[in-house]
Amino acid sequence: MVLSDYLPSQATLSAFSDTKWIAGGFLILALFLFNVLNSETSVNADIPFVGLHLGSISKRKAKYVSDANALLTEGYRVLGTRIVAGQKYYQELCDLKDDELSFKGSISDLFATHYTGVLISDDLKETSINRDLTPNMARLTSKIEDEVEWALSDQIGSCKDWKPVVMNDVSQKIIAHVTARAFNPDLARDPDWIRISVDYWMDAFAAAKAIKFFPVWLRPLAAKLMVQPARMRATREEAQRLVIPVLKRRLALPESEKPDDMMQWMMDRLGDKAGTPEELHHQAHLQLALAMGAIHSTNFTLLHQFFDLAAYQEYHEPLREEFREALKKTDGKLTKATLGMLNKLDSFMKESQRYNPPGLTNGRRKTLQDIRLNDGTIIPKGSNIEIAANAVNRDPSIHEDPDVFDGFRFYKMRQRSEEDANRHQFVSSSPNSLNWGYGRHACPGRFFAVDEIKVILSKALQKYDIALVDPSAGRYKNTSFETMVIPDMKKEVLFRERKQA
Ligand code: HEM
Repeated sequence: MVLSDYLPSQATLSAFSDTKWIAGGFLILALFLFNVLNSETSVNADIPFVGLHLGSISKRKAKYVSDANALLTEGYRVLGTRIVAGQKYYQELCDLKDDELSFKGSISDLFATHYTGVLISDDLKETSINRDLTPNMARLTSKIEDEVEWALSDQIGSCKDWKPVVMNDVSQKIIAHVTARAFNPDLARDPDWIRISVDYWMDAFAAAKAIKFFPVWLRPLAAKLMVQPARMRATREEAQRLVIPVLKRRLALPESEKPDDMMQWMMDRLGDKAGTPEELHHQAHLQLALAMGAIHSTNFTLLHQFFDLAAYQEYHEPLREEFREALKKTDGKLTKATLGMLNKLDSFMKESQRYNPPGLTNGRRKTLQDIRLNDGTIIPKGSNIEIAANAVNRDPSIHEDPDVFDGFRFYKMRQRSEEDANRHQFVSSSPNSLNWGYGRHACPGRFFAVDEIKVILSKALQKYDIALVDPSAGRYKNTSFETMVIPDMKKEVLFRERKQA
Protein backbone atom coordinates (compact mmCIF):
# COMPACT_ATOMS: atom_id res chain seq x y z
CA MET A 1 0.00 0.00 0.00
CA VAL A 2 1.35 3.43 -0.88
CA LEU A 3 1.31 6.50 1.32
CA SER A 4 -1.17 8.30 -0.95
CA ASP A 5 -3.75 5.64 -0.06
CA TYR A 6 -3.78 7.06 3.46
CA LEU A 7 -3.71 10.75 2.72
CA PRO A 8 -6.81 12.90 2.53
CA SER A 9 -7.74 14.20 -0.90
CA GLN A 10 -7.10 17.78 -1.96
CA ALA A 11 -10.83 18.42 -1.51
CA THR A 12 -10.66 17.32 2.09
CA LEU A 13 -7.60 19.45 2.78
CA SER A 14 -9.27 22.52 1.28
CA ALA A 15 -12.25 21.90 3.52
CA PHE A 16 -10.40 23.45 6.44
CA SER A 17 -10.73 27.19 6.78
CA ASP A 18 -7.40 29.03 6.45
CA THR A 19 -7.18 30.01 10.10
CA LYS A 20 -7.51 26.41 11.17
CA TRP A 21 -4.78 24.83 9.13
CA ILE A 22 -2.60 23.90 12.11
CA ALA A 23 -5.44 21.99 13.72
CA GLY A 24 -6.19 20.48 10.31
CA GLY A 25 -2.57 19.33 10.06
CA PHE A 26 -2.86 17.66 13.44
CA LEU A 27 -6.02 15.88 12.35
CA ILE A 28 -4.39 14.58 9.20
CA LEU A 29 -1.37 13.25 11.09
CA ALA A 30 -3.63 11.54 13.60
CA LEU A 31 -5.71 10.10 10.78
CA PHE A 32 -2.62 8.77 9.07
CA LEU A 33 -1.55 6.94 12.23
CA PHE A 34 -5.04 5.63 12.82
CA ASN A 35 -5.29 4.24 9.32
CA VAL A 36 -1.87 2.61 9.50
CA LEU A 37 -2.93 0.86 12.69
CA ASN A 38 -6.30 -0.21 11.27
CA SER A 39 -5.55 -1.06 7.68
CA GLU A 40 -7.54 -4.31 7.53
CA THR A 41 -11.00 -5.16 8.83
CA SER A 42 -12.06 -8.67 9.61
CA VAL A 43 -14.24 -10.67 7.26
CA ASN A 44 -17.42 -12.15 8.69
CA ALA A 45 -17.10 -15.82 7.85
CA ASP A 46 -20.89 -16.35 7.81
CA ILE A 47 -21.61 -14.17 4.80
CA PRO A 48 -20.36 -14.83 1.28
CA PHE A 49 -17.78 -12.23 0.26
CA VAL A 50 -16.74 -10.79 -3.08
CA GLY A 51 -13.70 -8.75 -4.03
CA LEU A 52 -11.14 -10.39 -1.75
CA HIS A 53 -9.03 -11.12 -4.83
CA LEU A 54 -8.54 -7.36 -5.24
CA GLY A 55 -6.26 -7.32 -2.20
CA SER A 56 -6.19 -4.72 0.58
CA ILE A 57 -9.31 -3.02 1.92
CA SER A 58 -8.30 0.27 0.32
CA LYS A 59 -8.10 -1.43 -3.08
CA ARG A 60 -11.50 -3.01 -2.51
CA LYS A 61 -12.95 0.33 -1.45
CA ALA A 62 -11.48 2.04 -4.52
CA LYS A 63 -13.10 -0.57 -6.76
CA TYR A 64 -16.40 -0.07 -4.93
CA VAL A 65 -16.27 3.70 -5.45
CA SER A 66 -15.46 3.47 -9.16
CA ASP A 67 -17.19 0.26 -10.25
CA ALA A 68 -19.61 -1.00 -7.62
CA ASN A 69 -21.78 -2.52 -10.34
CA ALA A 70 -19.08 -5.08 -11.17
CA LEU A 71 -18.84 -6.19 -7.54
CA LEU A 72 -22.62 -6.26 -7.14
CA THR A 73 -23.15 -8.21 -10.33
CA GLU A 74 -20.52 -10.66 -9.15
CA GLY A 75 -22.31 -11.51 -6.01
CA TYR A 76 -25.02 -9.20 -4.39
CA ARG A 77 -22.94 -9.55 -1.27
CA VAL A 78 -20.59 -7.95 1.24
CA LEU A 79 -17.98 -5.23 1.35
CA GLY A 80 -16.62 -4.30 4.75
CA THR A 81 -19.76 -3.71 6.80
CA ARG A 82 -21.97 -3.05 3.74
CA ILE A 83 -24.07 -6.09 3.08
CA VAL A 84 -26.08 -6.42 -0.09
CA ALA A 85 -28.98 -8.86 0.01
CA GLY A 86 -30.65 -10.54 -2.93
CA GLN A 87 -34.36 -10.25 -3.70
CA LYS A 88 -35.12 -13.56 -1.95
CA TYR A 89 -34.68 -11.83 1.44
CA TYR A 90 -37.28 -9.15 0.57
CA GLN A 91 -40.17 -10.38 2.73
CA GLU A 92 -37.96 -11.24 5.69
CA LEU A 93 -36.39 -7.82 5.65
CA CYS A 94 -39.84 -6.17 5.32
CA ASP A 95 -41.06 -8.10 8.37
CA LEU A 96 -38.23 -7.08 10.67
CA LYS A 97 -39.13 -4.34 13.15
CA ASP A 98 -37.47 -0.92 13.33
CA ASP A 99 -35.67 -1.85 16.56
CA GLU A 100 -34.06 -4.76 14.70
CA LEU A 101 -33.45 -3.21 11.29
CA SER A 102 -33.33 0.54 11.45
CA PHE A 103 -33.96 2.99 8.59
CA LYS A 104 -33.07 5.97 10.77
CA GLY A 105 -29.85 4.27 11.90
CA SER A 106 -28.69 3.88 8.33
CA ILE A 107 -29.60 7.48 7.40
CA SER A 108 -27.79 8.62 10.49
CA ASP A 109 -24.66 6.75 9.31
CA LEU A 110 -25.08 7.85 5.70
CA PHE A 111 -25.32 11.56 6.48
CA ALA A 112 -23.28 11.49 9.71
CA THR A 113 -26.29 13.33 11.15
CA HIS A 114 -24.73 13.73 14.58
CA TYR A 115 -22.16 16.07 13.03
CA THR A 116 -23.94 17.47 9.98
CA GLY A 117 -27.27 18.19 11.72
CA VAL A 118 -29.35 16.55 8.96
CA LEU A 119 -32.85 16.16 10.43
CA ILE A 120 -34.31 12.70 10.89
CA SER A 121 -37.82 13.10 12.20
CA ASP A 122 -41.03 11.09 12.08
CA ASP A 123 -42.73 14.43 11.35
CA LEU A 124 -41.30 14.23 7.82
CA LYS A 125 -42.95 11.02 6.77
CA GLU A 126 -45.75 10.35 9.24
CA THR A 127 -47.32 13.79 9.38
CA SER A 128 -46.03 16.17 6.69
CA ILE A 129 -46.18 13.67 3.85
CA ASN A 130 -48.50 10.80 4.77
CA ARG A 131 -51.19 12.83 6.53
CA ASP A 132 -50.88 16.29 5.00
CA LEU A 133 -49.44 16.04 1.49
CA THR A 134 -50.57 12.76 -0.04
CA PRO A 135 -54.29 12.80 0.85
CA ASN A 136 -54.64 16.46 -0.23
CA MET A 137 -52.66 16.30 -3.43
CA ALA A 138 -55.67 16.73 -5.73
CA ARG A 139 -56.03 20.28 -4.39
CA LEU A 140 -52.46 21.06 -5.45
CA THR A 141 -52.65 19.95 -9.11
CA SER A 142 -53.75 23.30 -10.59
CA LYS A 143 -51.09 25.13 -8.54
CA ILE A 144 -48.45 22.70 -9.75
CA GLU A 145 -49.62 23.21 -13.34
CA ASP A 146 -49.41 26.97 -12.96
CA GLU A 147 -45.89 26.81 -11.52
CA VAL A 148 -44.72 24.36 -14.20
CA GLU A 149 -45.91 26.72 -16.96
CA TRP A 150 -44.12 29.62 -15.32
CA ALA A 151 -40.93 27.60 -14.67
CA LEU A 152 -40.78 26.27 -18.25
CA SER A 153 -41.06 29.82 -19.59
CA ASP A 154 -38.55 31.11 -17.08
CA GLN A 155 -35.99 28.33 -17.62
CA ILE A 156 -36.40 27.41 -21.30
CA GLY A 157 -38.48 30.28 -22.61
CA SER A 158 -39.55 31.06 -26.12
CA CYS A 159 -37.39 29.45 -28.83
CA LYS A 160 -38.50 29.41 -32.45
CA ASP A 161 -35.30 27.57 -33.36
CA TRP A 162 -33.47 24.78 -31.49
CA LYS A 163 -32.10 26.08 -28.19
CA PRO A 164 -29.53 24.10 -26.18
CA VAL A 165 -29.94 24.10 -22.40
CA VAL A 166 -27.80 22.41 -19.74
CA MET A 167 -30.55 20.05 -18.69
CA ASN A 168 -29.54 19.60 -15.04
CA ASP A 169 -29.41 23.35 -14.41
CA VAL A 170 -32.89 23.73 -15.86
CA SER A 171 -34.52 20.65 -14.37
CA GLN A 172 -33.30 21.30 -10.84
CA LYS A 173 -34.65 24.86 -10.94
CA ILE A 174 -38.00 23.65 -12.30
CA ILE A 175 -38.25 21.01 -9.57
CA ALA A 176 -37.23 23.47 -6.84
CA HIS A 177 -39.84 26.05 -7.91
CA VAL A 178 -42.64 23.52 -8.35
CA THR A 179 -41.88 21.72 -5.08
CA ALA A 180 -41.81 25.02 -3.20
CA ARG A 181 -45.12 26.03 -4.78
CA ALA A 182 -46.69 22.96 -3.21
CA PHE A 183 -44.82 23.00 0.13
CA ASN A 184 -44.25 26.69 0.95
CA PRO A 185 -45.53 28.87 -1.91
CA ASP A 186 -44.57 32.20 -0.33
CA LEU A 187 -40.96 31.26 -1.11
CA ALA A 188 -41.48 29.54 -4.47
CA ARG A 189 -39.95 32.42 -6.43
CA ASP A 190 -37.49 33.58 -3.77
CA PRO A 191 -34.00 33.07 -5.26
CA ASP A 192 -32.43 32.54 -1.80
CA TRP A 193 -34.89 29.77 -0.94
CA ILE A 194 -34.45 28.14 -4.36
CA ARG A 195 -30.66 28.23 -3.91
CA ILE A 196 -30.58 26.72 -0.43
CA SER A 197 -33.26 24.14 -1.17
CA VAL A 198 -31.23 22.90 -4.15
CA ASP A 199 -27.81 23.03 -2.48
CA TYR A 200 -28.64 21.55 0.93
CA TRP A 201 -28.56 17.91 -0.24
CA MET A 202 -25.20 18.33 -1.96
CA ASP A 203 -23.81 20.17 1.07
CA ALA A 204 -25.06 17.40 3.36
CA PHE A 205 -23.54 14.73 1.15
CA ALA A 206 -20.19 16.57 0.94
CA ALA A 207 -20.16 17.25 4.70
CA ALA A 208 -20.91 13.62 5.53
CA LYS A 209 -18.21 12.36 3.14
CA ALA A 210 -15.67 14.77 4.62
CA ILE A 211 -16.53 13.91 8.24
CA LYS A 212 -16.51 10.15 7.61
CA PHE A 213 -13.03 10.46 6.26
CA PHE A 214 -11.93 10.78 9.90
CA PRO A 215 -11.98 8.03 12.52
CA VAL A 216 -14.92 8.23 14.91
CA TRP A 217 -12.91 9.68 17.80
CA LEU A 218 -11.70 12.60 15.68
CA ARG A 219 -15.08 13.48 14.17
CA PRO A 220 -16.30 15.90 16.90
CA LEU A 221 -13.19 18.02 16.38
CA ALA A 222 -13.30 17.71 12.59
CA ALA A 223 -16.95 18.79 12.56
CA LYS A 224 -16.05 21.96 14.44
CA LEU A 225 -13.13 22.84 12.16
CA MET A 226 -14.33 21.90 8.71
CA VAL A 227 -15.99 24.19 6.23
CA GLN A 228 -18.80 21.85 5.07
CA PRO A 229 -20.56 21.33 8.44
CA ALA A 230 -20.23 25.09 9.07
CA ARG A 231 -21.89 25.72 5.72
CA MET A 232 -24.78 23.49 6.72
CA ARG A 233 -25.25 25.37 9.99
CA ALA A 234 -25.28 28.64 8.03
CA THR A 235 -27.88 27.25 5.60
CA ARG A 236 -30.15 26.23 8.48
CA GLU A 237 -29.89 29.75 9.88
CA GLU A 238 -30.77 31.15 6.46
CA ALA A 239 -33.79 28.84 6.31
CA GLN A 240 -34.95 30.18 9.71
CA ARG A 241 -34.50 33.74 8.41
CA LEU A 242 -36.62 33.01 5.33
CA VAL A 243 -39.31 30.70 6.71
CA ILE A 244 -40.09 32.06 10.18
CA PRO A 245 -41.44 35.46 8.97
CA VAL A 246 -43.75 33.58 6.57
CA LEU A 247 -45.03 31.39 9.41
CA LYS A 248 -45.60 34.45 11.61
CA ARG A 249 -47.51 36.28 8.85
CA ARG A 250 -49.76 33.26 8.46
CA LEU A 251 -50.40 33.03 12.20
CA ALA A 252 -51.85 36.52 12.08
CA LEU A 253 -54.29 35.75 9.24
CA PRO A 254 -58.01 35.28 9.97
CA GLU A 255 -59.34 31.76 9.38
CA SER A 256 -61.07 32.75 6.14
CA GLU A 257 -57.80 33.96 4.56
CA LYS A 258 -55.63 31.00 5.43
CA PRO A 259 -53.91 29.52 2.35
CA ASP A 260 -54.62 25.99 1.21
CA ASP A 261 -51.16 24.44 0.96
CA MET A 262 -48.82 22.07 2.72
CA MET A 263 -47.19 24.65 5.00
CA GLN A 264 -50.64 25.65 6.26
CA TRP A 265 -51.80 22.06 6.72
CA MET A 266 -48.69 21.39 8.79
CA MET A 267 -49.30 24.53 10.89
CA ASP A 268 -52.99 23.74 11.40
CA ARG A 269 -52.09 20.34 12.76
CA LEU A 270 -50.06 22.02 15.51
CA GLY A 271 -52.98 24.12 16.78
CA ASP A 272 -51.98 26.56 19.56
CA LYS A 273 -48.42 25.28 19.58
CA ALA A 274 -47.74 26.60 16.04
CA GLY A 275 -46.50 29.99 17.25
CA THR A 276 -44.07 28.81 19.94
CA PRO A 277 -40.38 29.61 19.26
CA GLU A 278 -39.52 25.87 19.27
CA GLU A 279 -42.20 25.05 16.72
CA LEU A 280 -41.32 27.99 14.48
CA HIS A 281 -37.73 26.73 14.38
CA HIS A 282 -38.80 23.12 13.90
CA GLN A 283 -41.18 24.03 11.05
CA ALA A 284 -38.42 26.01 9.30
CA HIS A 285 -36.04 23.07 9.68
CA LEU A 286 -38.73 20.67 8.44
CA GLN A 287 -39.20 22.73 5.28
CA LEU A 288 -35.48 22.46 4.58
CA ALA A 289 -35.45 18.73 5.34
CA LEU A 290 -38.45 18.19 3.08
CA ALA A 291 -36.71 20.06 0.28
CA MET A 292 -33.61 17.93 0.86
CA GLY A 293 -35.65 14.72 0.55
CA ALA A 294 -37.73 15.94 -2.37
CA ILE A 295 -35.62 17.99 -4.74
CA HIS A 296 -32.43 16.08 -5.47
CA SER A 297 -34.05 12.67 -5.97
CA THR A 298 -36.87 14.07 -8.12
CA ASN A 299 -34.44 16.13 -10.16
CA PHE A 300 -32.24 13.15 -11.02
CA THR A 301 -35.33 11.16 -11.98
CA LEU A 302 -36.60 14.00 -14.16
CA LEU A 303 -33.18 14.53 -15.72
CA HIS A 304 -33.02 10.86 -16.76
CA GLN A 305 -36.50 11.16 -18.22
CA PHE A 306 -35.64 14.25 -20.25
CA PHE A 307 -32.55 12.43 -21.57
CA ASP A 308 -34.72 9.45 -22.51
CA LEU A 309 -37.34 11.64 -24.19
CA ALA A 310 -34.60 13.43 -26.13
CA ALA A 311 -33.07 10.11 -27.19
CA TYR A 312 -36.25 8.16 -28.03
CA GLN A 313 -38.25 10.43 -30.34
CA GLU A 314 -40.75 7.72 -31.29
CA TYR A 315 -42.53 8.15 -27.93
CA HIS A 316 -43.33 11.86 -28.33
CA GLU A 317 -46.48 11.66 -30.47
CA PRO A 318 -48.17 8.79 -28.58
CA LEU A 319 -47.52 10.62 -25.30
CA ARG A 320 -48.88 13.92 -26.66
CA GLU A 321 -51.93 12.16 -27.99
CA GLU A 322 -52.57 10.43 -24.66
CA PHE A 323 -52.37 13.78 -22.84
CA ARG A 324 -54.79 15.47 -25.27
CA GLU A 325 -57.28 12.59 -24.91
CA ALA A 326 -57.06 12.61 -21.11
CA LEU A 327 -57.60 16.39 -21.01
CA LYS A 328 -60.72 16.03 -23.15
CA LYS A 329 -62.14 13.54 -20.66
CA THR A 330 -61.62 16.00 -17.79
CA ASP A 331 -63.27 18.94 -19.61
CA GLY A 332 -59.99 20.50 -20.68
CA LYS A 333 -58.85 20.93 -17.05
CA LEU A 334 -55.67 19.32 -15.78
CA THR A 335 -56.68 17.46 -12.62
CA LYS A 336 -55.43 14.52 -10.58
CA ALA A 337 -57.87 12.39 -12.61
CA THR A 338 -56.20 13.55 -15.85
CA LEU A 339 -52.81 12.48 -14.51
CA GLY A 340 -54.29 9.11 -13.53
CA MET A 341 -55.16 8.47 -17.19
CA LEU A 342 -51.61 8.97 -18.47
CA ASN A 343 -50.73 5.27 -18.44
CA LYS A 344 -48.28 5.40 -21.34
CA LEU A 345 -46.39 8.26 -19.73
CA ASP A 346 -46.45 6.39 -16.40
CA SER A 347 -44.90 3.39 -18.16
CA PHE A 348 -42.25 5.49 -19.89
CA MET A 349 -41.30 7.04 -16.54
CA LYS A 350 -41.12 3.65 -14.81
CA GLU A 351 -38.99 2.20 -17.61
CA SER A 352 -36.69 5.20 -17.43
CA GLN A 353 -36.27 4.54 -13.70
CA ARG A 354 -35.75 0.80 -14.26
CA TYR A 355 -32.97 1.66 -16.67
CA ASN A 356 -31.56 4.56 -14.64
CA PRO A 357 -32.37 3.83 -10.99
CA PRO A 358 -31.49 6.17 -8.11
CA GLY A 359 -29.04 3.53 -6.89
CA LEU A 360 -27.57 0.16 -7.77
CA THR A 361 -28.71 -0.84 -4.30
CA ASN A 362 -31.59 0.52 -2.29
CA GLY A 363 -33.44 0.23 1.02
CA ARG A 364 -30.43 0.71 3.25
CA ARG A 365 -30.98 -0.30 6.90
CA LYS A 366 -28.76 -0.71 9.96
CA THR A 367 -28.95 -3.81 12.14
CA LEU A 368 -29.47 -2.84 15.79
CA GLN A 369 -28.93 -6.42 16.91
CA ASP A 370 -27.56 -9.63 15.36
CA ILE A 371 -30.15 -10.84 12.83
CA ARG A 372 -30.51 -14.51 11.94
CA LEU A 373 -32.14 -14.93 8.51
CA ASN A 374 -34.25 -18.01 7.70
CA ASP A 375 -31.42 -19.65 5.79
CA GLY A 376 -29.17 -19.34 8.86
CA THR A 377 -27.13 -16.35 7.65
CA ILE A 378 -26.27 -14.10 10.57
CA ILE A 379 -26.05 -10.37 9.91
CA PRO A 380 -24.01 -8.87 12.72
CA LYS A 381 -25.27 -5.96 14.82
CA GLY A 382 -24.07 -2.61 13.48
CA SER A 383 -24.00 -3.67 9.80
CA ASN A 384 -25.59 -1.72 7.00
CA ILE A 385 -27.67 -3.94 4.77
CA GLU A 386 -29.25 -2.97 1.46
CA ILE A 387 -31.01 -4.76 -1.42
CA ALA A 388 -29.55 -5.27 -4.89
CA ALA A 389 -32.26 -3.20 -6.60
CA ASN A 390 -30.53 -2.84 -9.95
CA ALA A 391 -29.82 -6.54 -10.25
CA VAL A 392 -33.60 -6.96 -9.99
CA ASN A 393 -34.12 -4.27 -12.66
CA ARG A 394 -31.96 -6.27 -15.06
CA ASP A 395 -33.05 -9.78 -14.07
CA PRO A 396 -34.26 -11.64 -17.23
CA SER A 397 -36.52 -13.87 -15.13
CA ILE A 398 -38.46 -10.73 -14.10
CA HIS A 399 -38.21 -8.48 -17.18
CA GLU A 400 -38.26 -9.75 -20.74
CA ASP A 401 -35.22 -8.47 -22.65
CA PRO A 402 -34.10 -6.47 -19.62
CA ASP A 403 -31.31 -4.71 -21.50
CA VAL A 404 -33.72 -3.23 -24.04
CA PHE A 405 -35.36 0.15 -23.29
CA ASP A 406 -39.06 -0.36 -23.94
CA GLY A 407 -40.94 2.77 -22.88
CA PHE A 408 -44.32 1.04 -23.06
CA ARG A 409 -43.18 -2.18 -21.33
CA PHE A 410 -45.25 -1.53 -18.21
CA TYR A 411 -48.19 -0.10 -20.18
CA LYS A 412 -48.43 -3.43 -22.02
CA MET A 413 -48.07 -5.39 -18.78
CA ARG A 414 -50.86 -3.32 -17.21
CA GLN A 415 -53.30 -4.35 -19.95
CA ARG A 416 -53.15 -8.01 -18.89
CA SER A 417 -55.44 -7.91 -15.83
CA GLU A 418 -56.79 -5.62 -13.12
CA GLU A 419 -54.15 -6.91 -10.73
CA ASP A 420 -51.41 -6.17 -13.27
CA ALA A 421 -52.89 -2.70 -13.86
CA ASN A 422 -52.12 -1.85 -10.21
CA ARG A 423 -48.94 -3.86 -9.85
CA HIS A 424 -47.02 -2.14 -12.65
CA GLN A 425 -47.74 1.50 -11.91
CA PHE A 426 -44.76 3.81 -11.52
CA VAL A 427 -45.57 4.37 -7.83
CA SER A 428 -45.80 0.64 -7.07
CA SER A 429 -43.17 -0.82 -4.82
CA SER A 430 -42.72 -4.60 -4.75
CA PRO A 431 -40.03 -7.31 -4.68
CA ASN A 432 -39.77 -6.87 -8.47
CA SER A 433 -39.60 -3.09 -8.30
CA LEU A 434 -37.31 -1.84 -5.58
CA ASN A 435 -36.33 1.60 -6.85
CA TRP A 436 -38.52 3.36 -4.28
CA GLY A 437 -37.11 1.23 -1.47
CA TYR A 438 -39.25 -1.34 0.31
CA GLY A 439 -41.68 -2.09 3.12
CA ARG A 440 -42.86 0.59 5.53
CA HIS A 441 -39.98 2.90 4.62
CA ALA A 442 -40.56 2.87 0.85
CA CYS A 443 -40.48 6.49 -0.31
CA PRO A 444 -43.61 8.25 1.01
CA GLY A 445 -43.02 11.21 -1.35
CA ARG A 446 -43.34 9.11 -4.51
CA PHE A 447 -47.04 9.88 -5.02
CA PHE A 448 -46.25 13.58 -5.11
CA ALA A 449 -43.06 13.15 -7.17
CA VAL A 450 -44.81 11.08 -9.84
CA ASP A 451 -47.66 13.58 -10.28
CA GLU A 452 -45.21 16.49 -10.29
CA ILE A 453 -43.06 14.89 -13.01
CA LYS A 454 -46.11 13.94 -15.07
CA VAL A 455 -47.20 17.58 -15.19
CA ILE A 456 -43.69 18.75 -16.12
CA LEU A 457 -43.16 16.19 -18.89
CA SER A 458 -46.67 16.57 -20.35
CA LYS A 459 -46.43 20.35 -20.45
CA ALA A 460 -42.89 20.24 -21.87
CA LEU A 461 -43.97 17.81 -24.60
CA GLN A 462 -46.97 19.95 -25.55
CA LYS A 463 -44.88 23.10 -25.73
CA TYR A 464 -41.58 21.88 -27.19
CA ASP A 465 -39.85 19.47 -29.52
CA ILE A 466 -37.06 17.87 -27.50
CA ALA A 467 -33.86 16.37 -28.94
CA LEU A 468 -30.28 15.32 -28.23
CA VAL A 469 -27.51 17.61 -29.48
CA ASP A 470 -25.95 14.72 -31.40
CA PRO A 471 -28.54 11.96 -31.90
CA SER A 472 -25.98 9.66 -33.54
CA ALA A 473 -24.05 9.46 -30.22
CA GLY A 474 -27.11 7.98 -28.51
CA ARG A 475 -28.56 8.53 -25.04
CA TYR A 476 -26.20 10.26 -22.60
CA LYS A 477 -24.26 7.80 -20.44
CA ASN A 478 -24.59 7.71 -16.67
CA THR A 479 -21.66 7.54 -14.30
CA SER A 480 -21.61 6.00 -10.85
CA PHE A 481 -20.12 6.83 -7.49
CA GLU A 482 -20.20 3.85 -5.15
CA THR A 483 -23.79 2.64 -5.60
CA MET A 484 -25.21 5.98 -6.80
CA VAL A 485 -26.24 6.24 -10.45
CA ILE A 486 -25.49 9.75 -11.70
CA PRO A 487 -26.85 11.33 -14.89
CA ASP A 488 -24.40 13.55 -16.76
CA MET A 489 -25.05 16.94 -15.19
CA LYS A 490 -23.20 18.87 -17.89
CA LYS A 491 -25.08 17.58 -20.92
CA GLU A 492 -27.28 19.79 -23.07
CA VAL A 493 -30.72 19.00 -24.48
CA LEU A 494 -32.27 20.91 -27.40
CA PHE A 495 -35.70 22.51 -27.16
CA ARG A 496 -37.76 24.14 -29.94
CA GLU A 497 -41.24 25.59 -29.55
CA ARG A 498 -43.87 23.59 -31.41
CA LYS A 499 -46.03 25.42 -33.93
CA GLN A 500 -49.29 23.93 -32.67
CA ALA A 501 -48.50 24.66 -28.98
C1 HEM B 1 -38.47 10.59 -7.98
C2 HEM B 1 -38.21 11.08 -6.79
C3 HEM B 1 -37.84 10.29 -5.56
C4 HEM B 1 -37.13 9.14 -5.44
C5 HEM B 1 -36.47 8.33 -6.56
C6 HEM B 1 -37.09 8.79 -4.04
C7 HEM B 1 -36.48 7.68 -3.52
C8 HEM B 1 -36.51 7.34 -2.19
C9 HEM B 1 -35.91 6.14 -1.65
C10 HEM B 1 -35.19 5.09 -2.46
C11 HEM B 1 -36.13 6.14 -0.31
C12 HEM B 1 -35.64 5.09 0.69
C13 HEM B 1 -36.66 3.98 0.84
C14 HEM B 1 -36.16 2.78 1.61
O1 HEM B 1 -35.06 2.83 2.13
O2 HEM B 1 -36.88 1.77 1.69
C15 HEM B 1 -36.86 7.35 0.01
C16 HEM B 1 -37.26 7.70 1.27
C17 HEM B 1 -37.87 8.89 1.59
N1 HEM B 1 -38.30 9.84 0.69
FE1 HEM B 1 -38.14 9.75 -1.33
N2 HEM B 1 -37.78 9.75 -3.34
C18 HEM B 1 -38.26 10.67 -4.23
C19 HEM B 1 -39.04 11.77 -3.95
C20 HEM B 1 -39.39 12.17 -2.68
C21 HEM B 1 -40.19 13.33 -2.39
C22 HEM B 1 -40.81 14.28 -3.43
C23 HEM B 1 -40.29 13.42 -1.03
C24 HEM B 1 -41.04 14.43 -0.20
C25 HEM B 1 -42.23 14.86 -0.52
C26 HEM B 1 -39.56 12.28 -0.47
C27 HEM B 1 -39.44 12.01 0.88
C28 HEM B 1 -38.86 10.87 1.39
C29 HEM B 1 -38.80 10.58 2.82
C30 HEM B 1 -39.32 11.47 3.96
C31 HEM B 1 -38.18 9.33 2.94
C32 HEM B 1 -37.90 8.57 4.24
C33 HEM B 1 -39.01 7.58 4.52
C34 HEM B 1 -39.04 7.03 5.93
O3 HEM B 1 -38.65 7.75 6.85
O4 HEM B 1 -39.47 5.89 6.12
N3 HEM B 1 -39.04 11.55 -1.50
N4 HEM B 1 -37.08 8.06 -1.15
